[in-house]
Amino acid sequence: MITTDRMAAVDANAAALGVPRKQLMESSGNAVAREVRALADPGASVDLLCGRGNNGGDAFVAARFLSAYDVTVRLLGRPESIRTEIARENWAALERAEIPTETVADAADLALDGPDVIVDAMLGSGVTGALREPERTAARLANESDAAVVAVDVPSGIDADTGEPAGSGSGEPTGSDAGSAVRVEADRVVTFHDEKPGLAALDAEVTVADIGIPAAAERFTGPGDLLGLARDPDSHKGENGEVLVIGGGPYTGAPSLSARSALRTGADLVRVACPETVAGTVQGYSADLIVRGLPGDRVGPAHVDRALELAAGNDAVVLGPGLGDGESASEFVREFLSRYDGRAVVDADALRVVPEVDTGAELICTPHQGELVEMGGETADDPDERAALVRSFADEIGHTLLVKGAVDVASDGDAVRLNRTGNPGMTVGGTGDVLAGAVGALAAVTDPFRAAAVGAYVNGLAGDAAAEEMGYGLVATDLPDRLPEAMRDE
Ligand SMILES: NC(=O)C1=CN([C@@H]2O[C@H](COP(=O)(O)OP(=O)(O)OC[C@H]3O[C@@H](n4cnc5c(N)ncnc54)[C@H](O)[C@@H]3O)[C@@H](O)[C@H]2O)[C@H](O)CC1
Ligand SMILES: [K+]
Repeated sequence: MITTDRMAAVDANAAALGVPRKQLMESSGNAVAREVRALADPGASVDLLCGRGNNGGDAFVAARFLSAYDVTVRLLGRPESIRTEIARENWAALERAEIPTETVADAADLALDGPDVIVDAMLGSGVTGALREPERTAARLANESDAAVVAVDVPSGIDADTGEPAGSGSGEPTGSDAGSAVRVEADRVVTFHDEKPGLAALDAEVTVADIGIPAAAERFTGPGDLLGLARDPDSHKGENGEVLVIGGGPYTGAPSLSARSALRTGADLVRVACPETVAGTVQGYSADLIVRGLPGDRVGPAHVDRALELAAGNDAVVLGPGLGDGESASEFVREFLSRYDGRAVVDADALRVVPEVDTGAELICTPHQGELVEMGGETADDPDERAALVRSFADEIGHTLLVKGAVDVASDGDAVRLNRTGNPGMTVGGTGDVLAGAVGALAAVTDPFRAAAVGAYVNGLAGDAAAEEMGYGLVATDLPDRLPEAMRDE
């Protein structure tokens, strides 16, 4: 089962692995043609109703695989309105191959001459809102015809994630008479790569076609995992996340690295709660940080109320960098987590307490393999075995785990995602603090599992960029300023 958002990410990851979208379109179109051949004998008439996006593009390809049939490709719009290069190229190939095509500018011009099969390739995952003209009239004509209707990817007008008519639920009028949202009632659906959540509810026969997307496109993080995280152009200060780092004491660099990394990953405001004896040093690292001193030279149980008060004003907490492993720090972590119910990244010395604390918080624990074992988890050399062990331990503790290594493993106890970015130069001290800050900024704007996977991905990219310039002599402070480039999703 895959959602449309995740499908778009996997599609982009496939392209990054070297399987371009045009190749996927070719496979999709071929799968649609196979379905038509299973439905109708050679010589049957096939009308392909095509939209201006890649859903239509799939049918332009399918028409090429149906040379034994009497096909007519009907584009609902002008050829120059075809949205993507790969669809335009496939349309041009039809015209050069003299495969019968027709362009329909106005719904009134659309007349189906009783085809045996209709291929519904008007809209797929790109539908937004209730069907507009000419798709609306075309859908009605398809539903009124006696033809067998084969929908490409998802029946036009249906939201693939919900199975509901697109646009319903948004409160907008869905049809001339209320509630009569127009959508294609397909006999068959050929969907790509994996089942879509909304298709099971339809009374159509669904075929899931493998279109050659490698499993690695889902298993490993890639550029597609960044899609949709880009900043909303008209957002205001604070809407892109506010993060509180709780750390420092024996160390001052760690909380500063985490805080700077959170800012560079996109957080609008980052505060650092640290012992007041080191507050000046932490503030000295960067004017961009808002430092809140806690009395004394170590974070301890006496600071829990203040820390909870500060945490309440933030979207995510990063707990642990530079706290030290003293008893007072452990007492603080135990007490804080037992009362905190927000979202927190737990790293370094704070990790060992997690399995013994009953917390209402959503945690993202970022141990390396040694810390994982200290927490009670297990590790293995074989990547698949290691992934399975991380997944079951995440399920056992009820939190998201990001286990760092040459290949990082992220899991929320259900899904697992591996990250291959990064390099051995990143074994230098402090890169874990940078990672914790990046995950904290992401946890402020997306779900914990995605924050963990994407955090590992961009931290590794930043480390690779640093190694590009300075080899394995890179240091942790080289990473934060390379995170913005790593976060760009184009
Ligand atoms: N993701 C993959 O791995 C693959 C996907 N393929 C196919 O691509 C479509 C999605 O294509 P996309 O271009 O994103 O959008 P659509 O073609 O579905 O539709 C966009 C198109 O439709 C117009 N439009 C949007 N909403 C409406 C509406 N309510 N009424 C009328 N018109 C509407 C919009 O203006 C655009 O022109 C996916 O479903 C697959 O079929 C790949 O080819 C295979 C791999
Ligand atoms: K469709």
